[in-house]
Amino acid sequence: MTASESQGVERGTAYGFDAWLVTSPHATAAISIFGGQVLSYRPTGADDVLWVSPLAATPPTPIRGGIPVCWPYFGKENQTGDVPSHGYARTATWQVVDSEVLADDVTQVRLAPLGLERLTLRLELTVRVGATLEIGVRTTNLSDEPAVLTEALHNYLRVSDATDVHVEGLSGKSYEDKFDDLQVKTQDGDWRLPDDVPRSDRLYPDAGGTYRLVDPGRGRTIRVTGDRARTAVVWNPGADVASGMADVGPHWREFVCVETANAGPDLITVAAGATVEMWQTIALE
Ligand SMILES: O=P(O)(O)OC[C@H]1O[C@@H](O)[C@H](O)[C@@H](O)[C@@H]1O
Repeated sequence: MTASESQGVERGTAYGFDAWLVTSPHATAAISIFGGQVLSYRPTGADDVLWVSPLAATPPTPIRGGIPVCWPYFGKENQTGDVPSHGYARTATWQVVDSEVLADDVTQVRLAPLGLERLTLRLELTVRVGATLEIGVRTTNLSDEPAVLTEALHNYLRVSDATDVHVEGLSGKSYEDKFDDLQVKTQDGDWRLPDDVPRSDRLYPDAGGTYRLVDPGRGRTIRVTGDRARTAVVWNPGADVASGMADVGPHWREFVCVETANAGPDLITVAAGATVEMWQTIALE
């Protein structure tokens, strides 16, 4: 970065990880150099909206928390062979392309992963830190063939207790229940963790795009809005699954993921030479 480009961005650490620290008059944020994921977003006067596990492992294990970028595939969708879960972006080292201060004192940082030149898809991330947090995932297909893409912004939203919150905006939507052999079910009312077995791995195709995570314990609501993101995924592993995850363990109650994605049946076909974008906006209400 040149001096003028680095306005509002400096190197530091966040949750123990090397990061770019981003400031604006409205909020601070941190973006991890490993994974390029936003680790922290704090509107002025508020607690962090994002959660990073106190048990998060160190690189090359993906960081459990913040907003990992799942790209160029979600989970292991449409892949063959032994590929890493959620793609290559979240374990890449990233660089800042440029940064600038936009209107309304929003600080914008553009980033790209290093070492993924073997792919014919190119990825660029835009992070805008202001009264809201906006993240854009921009994919360009450099090949002369169409490419199929799945992707997600896999936010870990900090909550008082995952068993006490609910998510509005999904009622009546169909979902694939990944904890129940991908059975297709219908969301009956707001999303809540089930009482009997409190865990959720639900993929909602063709979802509405705006979701409200209502947290009475913290007295706050986190609004998540997807743009050009047809899918929603609501994930919390619950106690039993988390007990087998070294980087979650007893901390499973501290977050809920309300991911905006293009995944499951919502595949994106990127024409040869074309560019597509997906955005997520996070706001405190
Ligand atoms: O452990 P990972 O690879 O970070 O994935 C966490 C979860 O991410 C969610 O998005 C998936 O729907 C889950 O199936 C998965 O378990």
